[in-house]
Amino acid sequence: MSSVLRVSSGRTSLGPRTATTVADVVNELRVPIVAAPMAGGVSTPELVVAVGEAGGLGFLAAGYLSPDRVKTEIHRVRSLSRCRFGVNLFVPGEPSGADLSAFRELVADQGRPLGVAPGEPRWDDDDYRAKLALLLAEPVPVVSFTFGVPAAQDVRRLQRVGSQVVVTVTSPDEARQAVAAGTDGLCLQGIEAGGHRAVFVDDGRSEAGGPTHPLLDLIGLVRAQTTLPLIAAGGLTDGRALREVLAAGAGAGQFGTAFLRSPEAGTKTAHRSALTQRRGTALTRAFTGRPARGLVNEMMTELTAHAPAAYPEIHHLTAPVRAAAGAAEDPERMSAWAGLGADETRELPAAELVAAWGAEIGRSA
Ligand SMILES: Cc1cc2nc3c(=O)[nH]c(=O)nc-3n(C[C@H](O)[C@H](O)[C@H](O)COP(=O)(O)O)c2cc1C
Repeated sequence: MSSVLRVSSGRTSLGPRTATTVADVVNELRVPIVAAPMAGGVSTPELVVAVGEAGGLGFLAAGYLSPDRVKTEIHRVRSLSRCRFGVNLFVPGEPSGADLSAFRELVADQGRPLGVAPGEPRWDDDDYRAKLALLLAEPVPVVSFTFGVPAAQDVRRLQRVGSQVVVTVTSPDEARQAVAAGTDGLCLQGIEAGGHRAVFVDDGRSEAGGPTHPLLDLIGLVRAQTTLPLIAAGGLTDGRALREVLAAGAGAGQFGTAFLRSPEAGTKTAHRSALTQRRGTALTRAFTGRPARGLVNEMMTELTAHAPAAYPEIHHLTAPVRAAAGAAEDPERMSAWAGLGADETRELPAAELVAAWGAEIGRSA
């Protein structure tokens, strides 16, 4: 790992373990394991703390949460532990301008058995500026960005208050843009990953939204162009997979799906049981208007071919249906995000998972 991630700030507000120099968070992990930010209530403060106390790095997922709720979650983490952690933000894109009237009818058909109507397909920026302002006022050790590259000025502001900035990328070109914006590290997301593809621009060309890279290829391509610390995400299920990404040049592996059945995760009951049903995964825009990998179900199968690139308009359009499905424990109409490692998930406390993967690579907390 490079020491480029080291940032001197002179601040002392990040807690006792950061002192006056903000240390290289990734280099100092006792086990090179990151718990992915997982929106929709999956990444609870309890999961973040369990992973952080076990020697890894947990992330809160600020996407879709109000700034007040993000603040509450940050305070909850701090009330439970002095461990380091990160917060993930969604970078807003542009309104799609897509005509969603025909797609709306298909969503209405999905809602009928659950007794709910589609939501309003509105565009919003997810309160991005307000969440950034919160993180400037209450700095956390790491801030990661998904769906785009933050403005260089915002990267500098976060660094000035002592945070390290990570940008999630899916291609060498996106990595170049993130480096140009001054990021301290990159999260590389391979096509294997569960949840949304982090593509900066969903050009609508293919289901996957443009060129797609398996994780190991992506690490090789990006490692050749930068010395920045790399966090590798996508399809990691165990210590063997972690060892492979470390050998390829990553400094840490980011696990998402593999934590979904941990008791500390906020994963819904129907999502947990669907993970045990060997449904397979696929990429779809059907639930949110952006390509994302999830467990195959009826709603995905019916809508995928009809869903245009329109995020977050489709997210808001399908939200009531997905919420009702979650409440009714109906696995056929929820966005049950999961990566290619879906069949390997284990119902174990997060600390045990981290310890097991760490032991497999000869690193223990
Ligand atoms: C349920 C779920 C929710 C996710 N939410 C987010 C998110 O809010 N922000 C983000 O950057 N990535 C999100 N991701 C993607 C993860 O950061 C990571 O790239 C992915 O989980 C890695 O692949 P894996 O799931 O195969 O381990 C999510 C993934 C899952 C499975």
